[in-house]
Amino acid sequence: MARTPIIAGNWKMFKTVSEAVSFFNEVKGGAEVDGVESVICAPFTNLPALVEAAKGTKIAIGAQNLHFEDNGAYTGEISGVMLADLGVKYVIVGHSERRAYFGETDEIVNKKVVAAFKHGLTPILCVGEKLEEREAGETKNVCKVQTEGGLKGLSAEQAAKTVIAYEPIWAIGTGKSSTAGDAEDVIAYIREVVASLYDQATADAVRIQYGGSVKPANVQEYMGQANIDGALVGGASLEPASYIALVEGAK
Ligand SMILES: O=C[C@H](O)COP(=O)(O)O
Repeated sequence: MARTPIIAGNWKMFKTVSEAVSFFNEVKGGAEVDGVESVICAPFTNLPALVEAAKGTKIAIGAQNLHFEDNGAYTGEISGVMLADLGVKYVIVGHSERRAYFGETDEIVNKKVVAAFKHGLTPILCVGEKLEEREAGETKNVCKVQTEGGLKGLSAEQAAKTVIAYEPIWAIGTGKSSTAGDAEDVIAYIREVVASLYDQATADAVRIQYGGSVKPANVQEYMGQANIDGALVGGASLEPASYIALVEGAK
């Protein structure tokens, strides 16, 4: 089944509003490639300006997190209601940095995935193993537990719409990317996990990205793999020319 490739830039905690808008103006046009979905996941403060700038373009805007409640006494948090109201389309959920630094468990991640769907946002659900887990031969098991945990309670239709990002933690921001073959092996396995939770049609529909030191020079290698449907990119998504090259490389 043909799945539309999806490149998502995760800016993490980078860029002021003026930097974000000037980036957007530089990538507009270039990062709009037929047959490739292009998503920029920016800090909350940039979202209103980016949603406005993205009107009439093929670039979607995403957030990097959301709270699972719609509203309440949660100082400093942002909910799915608020993101949907802005016109945000995607939201990254369960990034390894959120799991490591902000204590997000599979249960919390699952609540966030459910909240995203409740408000019409598409979650980009991140899974991936730590270096010690890889060395202990636990990679697939970790990904299975995180995938099952993240998708818990979703309908097959919701699961099919979820974007899963496989990001081995040891490859994030380190320049040490997984080989395309290793990434393909784990991603094919994650697809099998989805098939066993739902059915083959759902597994064939779900898009699974690779993330971890993806750059213009290696994106095509990943995209050449049968099960890899795109990339979640940190560092290399911050420069306009590099972001355009990533989207072009996903054709
Ligand atoms: O969300 C993106 C990943 O954490 C990858 O980051 P990176 O491309 O800087 O390695």
